[in-house]
Amino acid sequence: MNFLSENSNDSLSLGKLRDTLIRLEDTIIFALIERAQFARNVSIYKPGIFKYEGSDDFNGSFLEFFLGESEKVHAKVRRYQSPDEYPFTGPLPEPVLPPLNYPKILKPNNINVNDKIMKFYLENIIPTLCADGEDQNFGSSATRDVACLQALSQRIHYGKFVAEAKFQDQKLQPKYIEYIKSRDSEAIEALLTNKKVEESLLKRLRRKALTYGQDITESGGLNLDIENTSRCLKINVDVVVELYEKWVIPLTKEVEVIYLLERLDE
Ligand SMILES: O=C(O)C(=O)C[C@]1(C(=O)O)C=C[C@@H](O)C=C1
Repeated sequence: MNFLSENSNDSLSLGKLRDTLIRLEDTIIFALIERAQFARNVSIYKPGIFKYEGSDDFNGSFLEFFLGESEKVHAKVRRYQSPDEYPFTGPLPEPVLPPLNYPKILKPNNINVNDKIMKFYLENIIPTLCADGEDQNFGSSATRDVACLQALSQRIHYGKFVAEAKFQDQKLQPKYIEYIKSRDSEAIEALLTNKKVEESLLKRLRRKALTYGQDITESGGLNLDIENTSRCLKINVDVVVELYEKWVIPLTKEVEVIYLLERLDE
C-alpha cells in the first residue's frame, strides 16, 4: 500500500486493505517457491558453525547474522520508518536519510510478533517446504529465508491496519469499546473474524500455489487438477495452505486483538 499517496485517508478502507493482503499472497508464494529449490541446510540455523571475521563477538546462526546485517542497511535507508515494516533484529542504526511524513493512521504501539514468525517459520515451514539435507547453498538459502520472513512479517503486521479499519466502523465501534473495556480478547476475536473471507482466501491460495508452482510452457494449458499435477510442482501446495491456516491467519488475528486491546489507552 502506498502510505504516502495523496489519498492516504482511503488507506483505511477494509476493501483496499484486503486487496493488499491478496497481493501479498503472491509475494509470499513466490518467496516460498524460491526457498523450496534449495535443501533445508540446517547448518544456517545453528549457532557456532561459521566464523564472522570482524564480528568476533557474534555467536548466533548464519541466518541471524545475515538478517541482522541486512536490516542494518535497510534501517539506514529508513525502511523501518514505514508503518508496515517491522525488523527482526536490533538495535539498528539511525536512518541516513531525513524522515518521511507518513500519515498517522495507527494508534502508536510497539506490537512486534516477529519472534513468533521466526519460530513457526523455522520449526514448521522449513522442514516441510524443503528437501532434507545440505546442498551447500547456504547464502542462497538465507537470502530466500530473509525474503520469506520479511513478506510474512509485513502481511501479519497488516493486522494493525485491518483492526483500525474495523474499529472505525461506526456500527461496530460500541461493541469493540465494550469488549476492550472488559478486556475480553475472545469476544474481540469473534467480532473481527469473518469466516467467509478466510474460506475464500484458502481456496484462492490453493489455486494460486497450484498455478504459480507449474512450469508454464509456450503451448499447452494450465492444469488445475491437483491430483495429476502435484508431483511435478515447484512447491507443495498443502504446505502453503497450511501455512496460512495454522499460522498466518491466526497470528494476523492475534495482532488485531492486541492492537485493539491497546486502542483506548492514553
Ligand atoms: O480480512 C479481514 O477481515 C481480516 O481480518 C484478515 C483475516 C486474514 O488474516 O486474512 C483475518 C481475520 C478474518 O477472519 C479474515 C481474514
